Amino acid sequence: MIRIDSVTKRYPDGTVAVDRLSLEIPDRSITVFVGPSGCGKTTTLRMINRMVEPSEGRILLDGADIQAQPVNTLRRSMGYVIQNAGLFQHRTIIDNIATVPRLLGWSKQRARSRAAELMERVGLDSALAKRYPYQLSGGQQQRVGVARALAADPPVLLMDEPFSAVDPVVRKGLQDELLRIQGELGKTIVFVTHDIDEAIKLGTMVAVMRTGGHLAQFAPPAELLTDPADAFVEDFLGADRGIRRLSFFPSADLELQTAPIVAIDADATRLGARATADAPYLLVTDLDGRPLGWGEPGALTAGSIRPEQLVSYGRPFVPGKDSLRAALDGSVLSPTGWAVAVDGEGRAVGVVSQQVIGAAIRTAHAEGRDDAKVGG
Ligand SMILES: Nc1ncnc2c1ncn2[C@@H]1O[C@H](COP(=O)(O)OP(=O)(O)OP(=O)(O)O)[C@@H](O)[C@H]1O
Repeated sequence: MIRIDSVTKRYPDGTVAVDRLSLEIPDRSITVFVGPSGCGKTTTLRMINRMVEPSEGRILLDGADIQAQPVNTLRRSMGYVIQNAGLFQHRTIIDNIATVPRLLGWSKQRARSRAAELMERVGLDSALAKRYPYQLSGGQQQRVGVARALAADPPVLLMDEPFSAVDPVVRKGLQDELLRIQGELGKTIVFVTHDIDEAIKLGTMVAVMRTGGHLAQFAPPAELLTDPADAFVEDFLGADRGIRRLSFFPSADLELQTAPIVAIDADATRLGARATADAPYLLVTDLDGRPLGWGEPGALTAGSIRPEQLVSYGRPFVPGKDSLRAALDGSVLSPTGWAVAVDGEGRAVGVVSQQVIGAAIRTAHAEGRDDAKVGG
């Protein structure tokens, strides 16, 4: 665990970049520092590996003051990833990744075989090994940066806006990959970003900082969205706070109806009986059970069902995997107001109305408030 204990950084020109910051960064999880430009995020991160020395206060790693360790030993226990990856342009990808193991005295062969293993872990094709950084896309270069930081298997990973320079689609891929790697390797990751959505997606804990190097709030993302500490945090979280919070509630408990699901080869003359006042539409599936669209029983009664009689079913959700937000989104996108639930193979397993989703949201909010109280 990393403990930041009343740390202040005053640069020689008098700028106070970080002001009496205290917090504990839990082991084997992702802690995100987020805040507007110039609020002291990078300075905080760099104090953890002593690229910047605090003016006051202490930073403890597993209970020991980091000042007591030789800087090189400390940095070896901390991988460091920056925006634009910061790769060595004159070295191949494999040699970039092997840099730290080589510095540690590993043989060339062992360092390269470790590098090859890491390329696979971060999702880089082995065919890229012999290329130079300029021959890779921005997203690929970032993956190399992550692989390089992981090469010597440090327990801590410091990441400074690592995904800020890539487009939103690549960025989402990199974020998902980081979560997967974190799940597999259990590193202690300290991550700096100015993007609150990235912080909420990645963070186990999120430290919101404000200009002047002050800590505005330190909390798990769901708690930030529920209980912003003040107007600054609320404003920084931005719009749709309530909807975004639904991402933290599972959809597994939603009560699904199966009666309105019919296969396309069903006898259309008897479909009327399947619709109820409560569920006036029928979800028509193909012969494998995959949804095709909604139909009104009245419009489907003339012989067999034809696909052109159906309307879009929006975007389905997977109960247990997706959140209440996905279920609500599915119901909003569906012209009938009913969301379609599918299994991992995309087969319809049920449908659920907006009313039922609304009730689940109210219950989740009520329980969430109780949880927050129990948790202090
Ligand atoms: N070497 C330095 N000398 C003087 N002031 C500095 C120095 N480095 C940073 N600062 C100032 O300290 C404050 C915090 O900077 P820092 O880079 O930590 O912020 P940040 O939150 O990471 O910003 P950004 O998101 O823009 O990267 C800023 O006002 C910055 O101008």
